[in-house]
Amino acid sequence: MNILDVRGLTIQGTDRRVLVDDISLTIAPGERLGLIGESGSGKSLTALALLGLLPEGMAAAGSVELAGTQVVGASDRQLTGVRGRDAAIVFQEPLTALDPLMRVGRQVAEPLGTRRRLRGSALKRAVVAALEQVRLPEPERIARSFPHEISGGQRQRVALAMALACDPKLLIADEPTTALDVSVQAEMLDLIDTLVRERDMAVLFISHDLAVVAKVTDRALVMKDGRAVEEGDIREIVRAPRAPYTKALVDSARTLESALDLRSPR
Ligand SMILES: Nc1ncnc2c1ncn2[C@@H]1O[C@H](COP(=O)(O)OP(=O)(O)OP(=O)(O)O)[C@@H](O)[C@H]1O
Repeated sequence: MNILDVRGLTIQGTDRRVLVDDISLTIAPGERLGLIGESGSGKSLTALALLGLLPEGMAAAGSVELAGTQVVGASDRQLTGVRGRDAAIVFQEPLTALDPLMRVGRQVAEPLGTRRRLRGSALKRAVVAALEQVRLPEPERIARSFPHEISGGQRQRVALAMALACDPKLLIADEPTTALDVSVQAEMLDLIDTLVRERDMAVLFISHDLAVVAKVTDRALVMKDGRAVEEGDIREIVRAPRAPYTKALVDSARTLESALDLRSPR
């Protein structure tokens, strides 16, 4: 059975404008799917709809089956059961997931305490282990810090630790490296790649950057103006894009790459 089975997902904004139009996709256990498209193409709304997290007033229609639960039209109680356990999300901006007024350790402890029913020193050890897992140095110090006292890259690692805390079957990563300094982007990408591989976790990886998607996924769906324009094996897409929009994406990634190649000898 697929972890995720999306059929005809359509999302309307508060003004009834169709923002995501008839998207279908599936993700099998352990599979990695990339969602590529320019800003405003509907990638983030698609991701939010998978967990029933659309902004107030927006409406989803169609079918989103996540580990057997129908998310479209689900009650809050059903959604609470699905979030974290079946799928967890990492956002572009780590502060979205973090409470600025709460120490990092308490925030990581929350999902661990609820899902794994840990308390006291066992919970403390689990928090430190979760922070170590995302390769954070000095996990005890980080646990005692407030989000603003650590770097952006460290905050994104904390957000990843929280997302992985309940061992979800699917990790949704929405532009997880875009807000980070270029110097830490590659490290974050490697970390996600390693952690999901170790856990055999399925991934929906969202990015406007074809090179990033090609690094971490097997298959990709290309979106433009809320619609799917192409889907297939990521290597095939890069080698022989079919849709004109995908071709333009591949060409611009190549131009950038050759510009960088020209620079590298210096
Ligand atoms: N909260 C909102 N209220 C109204 N319109 C929204 C809201 N969020 C997104 N939209 C609109 O929905 C469309 C799709 O947005 P979405 O954020 O899903 O795109 P995206 O591909 O993820 O782009 P980005 O990479 O910039 O986040 C856009 O036209 C956007 O303006």
